This record gives sequence, C-alpha cells and structure tokens, in this order.
Amino acid sequence: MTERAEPGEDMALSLRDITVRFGGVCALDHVSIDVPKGSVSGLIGPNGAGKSTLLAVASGLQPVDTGRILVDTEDLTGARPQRFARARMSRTFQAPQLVPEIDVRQHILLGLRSFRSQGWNAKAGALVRGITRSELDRAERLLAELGLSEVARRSPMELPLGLRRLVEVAQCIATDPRILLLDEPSAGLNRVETQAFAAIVSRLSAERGIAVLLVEHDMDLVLEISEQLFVLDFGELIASGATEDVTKDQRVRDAYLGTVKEGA
Ligand SMILES: Nc1ncnc2c1ncn2[C@@H]1O[C@H](COP(=O)(O)OP(=O)(O)OP(=O)(O)O)[C@@H](O)[C@H]1O
Repeated sequence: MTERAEPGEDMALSLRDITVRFGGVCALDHVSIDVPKGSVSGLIGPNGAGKSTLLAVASGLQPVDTGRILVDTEDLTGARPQRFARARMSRTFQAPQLVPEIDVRQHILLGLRSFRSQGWNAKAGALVRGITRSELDRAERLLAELGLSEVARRSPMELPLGLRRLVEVAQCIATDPRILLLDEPSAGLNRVETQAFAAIVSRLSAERGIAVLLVEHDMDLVLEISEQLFVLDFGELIASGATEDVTKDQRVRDAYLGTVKEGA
C-alpha cells in the first residue's frame, strides 16, 4: 500500500495535486502544499475555503479524488489514519477529543503509549495501568513543560477550554510526532491564553523539530508564529510561501487580509 516516493528532504508533509469533491462542491481543487520540517506553517482562508478538508486529507481521514500524500518520504495516499499515526503524524480537533473518565496525566500516559483518547474505551483505560517509573517521569516532565502540572489529577472536562486544548496538544506531543496538525486551536481562548498557546507551539516546534500545520482564523496568532503561509479560497490555493511575502500578495489581501496593514 505504501511505497517510497521521491524524497522532499526538507519537507515533513507534501500534498500533491489534491482534489476532493463533495457532490457538486469542489472542496479542494488540485491543491499542492509542502510543509517544511521543524517550523510552523499557517493555513488560512475564509469559511468554507477547504481548510478542514485539507487537514482531514493530511491525517488520512478524508479520501482524495486526485493527488498524493507524502509523509516524509513515504507515499501514504489511500492509507488508513492509523498508518498516518505510525508515521508520527498527530492532530488536534476543533472540539478537543478528551474523555471525562481519565485525568489529565492519564491522557498524557496514553499518548506516551502512542494512543489517543479518541475512541477511548475500557481497554484504553487498562492501558494506563502498569505504568513504569520512566513513563511517569516523562509524563510529569511534559505536564510541567506545558504548564499543566497543577491540573494533572483533574478530569479535563473540569478545565476551561484553553487548558483542554493544551491537554490535547500535550497528548499529541507525548506521541513524539514529526508532524502536528492544529485545527483552530485558539477558538474560544482569550488574548492572554492565545499568547501563551502561541509561545508553547513555537517553542515545541523549534525545540523538537516538529512540523506544525496550523489552521486558524486568528490572524494575529497566525502571523506571529507562522514562517510559511498557505492561503485557500473556494478550494483553490491562491498563495503560498514565506509569511512576509504572502501577506504582501494583492490577491491574498483582497480575498482575506484586507485589514492587515503594510508591514504587518
Ligand atoms: N462532509 C462534507 N459533505 C459535503 N460537503 C462538505 C463536507 N465537508 C466539507 N464540505 C464542503 O466543502 C467546502 C470546504 O469545507 P471546509 O470545512 O473544508 O472549509 P473550511 O475552510 O474548513 O471552513 P471553516 O473555516 O468554516 O471551518 C465547504 O463548501 C463545505 O460545505
């Protein structure tokens, strides 16, 4: 099912000529993007532009009508989401996929064992039993790194949305991803929480060499942390490249960034 493809040495994820149609709607129209290793890329565009569809394609959740998906050097087109996870691809969802029955630390322990709480059941609960000292230490370090130590023993459902999103990110990080897809992580966060979140994502990407692809409507956040930008409009990629170049592109400014001032 998977085969070696031509290596995009600096690219963690390459989507080539991706088309996805839902009946008469062309959600993605021959879109190609390259997400570099170890940096943050922003994926922006108005409502309905195809951003969520592209993330679903990139994580193996959405079949494509045309195109190829290369993760590092492997062609995973048509592979199941589990195969993407084995290729060290991890993602968050607009509604964090967390469960009330296990505490924050147990979510991290699941992540360390390469499980997500998505589809959690009694079997997954058993997976966090018999944990080793080393796993516990790693979980505690990660909790501290993301500022979650104080809430480690609480159910994520008792926490405000901003912390729930961080728990999901922490669980993703625990799986030791090469690629992290973030779907509107700042939705529902206040300015201070968004700033804190931005700092954490930038640091994790730089320190751990994670390629981050960020779908986000908060342009301040996107422009602050993204080294590259991809701009979708009605399923079409209208611009891509270094953030400072893309934000000067007249078509992008007209379609989406009308309020961004020169030099922003
Ligand atoms: N499962 C589906 N069935 C039918 N149409 C869909 C489906 N998913 C998405 N679409 C359509 O595909 C287009 C792209 O949707 P998508 O959710 O990817 O956009 P988006 O950029 O993520 O939007 P938003 O910013 O509002 O989340 C839209 O016209 C949407 O209505």
